[in-house]
Amino acid sequence: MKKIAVLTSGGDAPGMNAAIRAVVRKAAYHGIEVVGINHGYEGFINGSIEPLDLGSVGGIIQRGGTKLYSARCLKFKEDAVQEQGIAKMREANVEGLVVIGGDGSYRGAMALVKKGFPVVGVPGTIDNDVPGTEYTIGFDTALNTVVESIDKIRDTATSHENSFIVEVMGRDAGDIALWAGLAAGAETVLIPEEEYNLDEIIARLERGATRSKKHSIIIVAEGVMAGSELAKLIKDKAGIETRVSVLGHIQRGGSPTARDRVLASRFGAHAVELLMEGKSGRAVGIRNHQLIDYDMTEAFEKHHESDVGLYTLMKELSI
Ligand SMILES: Nc1ncnc2c1ncn2[C@@H]1O[C@H](COP(=O)(O)OP(=O)(O)OP(=O)(O)O)[C@@H](O)[C@H]1O
Ligand SMILES: O=P(O)(O)OC[C@H]1O[C@](O)(CO)[C@@H](O)[C@@H]1O
Ligand SMILES: [Mg+2]
Repeated sequence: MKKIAVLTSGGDAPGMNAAIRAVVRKAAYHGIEVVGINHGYEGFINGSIEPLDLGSVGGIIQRGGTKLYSARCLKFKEDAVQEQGIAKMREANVEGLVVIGGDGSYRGAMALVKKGFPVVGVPGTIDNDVPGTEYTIGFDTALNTVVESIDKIRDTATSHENSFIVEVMGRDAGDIALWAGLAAGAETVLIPEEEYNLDEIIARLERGATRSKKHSIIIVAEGVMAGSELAKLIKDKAGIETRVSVLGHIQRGGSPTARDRVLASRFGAHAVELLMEGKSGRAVGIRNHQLIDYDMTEAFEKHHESDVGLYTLMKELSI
């Protein structure tokens, strides 16, 4: 393989730049040329590429977002559009592709693989919802942003003796909510993977108040419901007022943590190795601290599972 391409797709995630850098530097180390595709699959279709040399990925390892821009390109689901993109890449002598993104991006990647174009996937999403890998690039940074924010919210909650509902991202997965709940000592966490019980949430709030703990933090994953909806349910049933804080897109930004930078560097380099070995339709991941690769189809056909043990622990520690 003489020339490969790299793109970032779906929601951006801190550490994507570190992964791009690793792809470029690992390939250069082996004498392979790399081009960057701008705006995810949009750029793939239009042949919007730029050469990436050693220098062009200097000074980006610490930067959030993605140097290559990202996009949600709905028309990429169409066969003809995918074929148009493959033709553009072949015109530019691109022989393989590294896709950095989430489960949706992998669906697009697999469509290319089925049409004979070699692709390897690198999991990049704050949601940590890609089946087959224990961690995705960006999750650790987003988690730390959430924990820092909740620590700040707790200061004002304590001072005013308020109860807060904090709505966090994660799409259909509860990992951000669950890990943040444990790390920030939240009183209650609602995640899509576990049934919630409104009476229990209210009982916890009331129990706290009777033992003179007048503030409380409830974290709700966006996949369960909006924070404002939960506040209304609590108010309507028990007459208890809560403040709602929606953390929103700050969760996607910021300089990646060291852990995300290391993970991204390992993933990016491994993806290049796989392409060099002639592999395609593989996704890189990490399990039990070991770098792995597996059939990319698993990453969108299987269901992401949250850590049940962590959920139980969170409940035990927040009594
Ligand atoms: N079934 C599909 N076929 C072809 N392409 C797809 C398909 N599903 C998604 N894609 C492509 O992948 C892009 C990104 O998908 P999606 O918006 O689900 O984000 P993601 O990669 O899962 O990342 P995140 O969830 O972190 O935002 C889509 O905009 C589209 O271009
Ligand atoms: O910025 P957008 O396109 O509204 O996407 C928001 C979604 O993207 C993510 O930030 C990443 O997948 C989700 O947590 C969230 O649901
Ligand atoms: Mg996704």
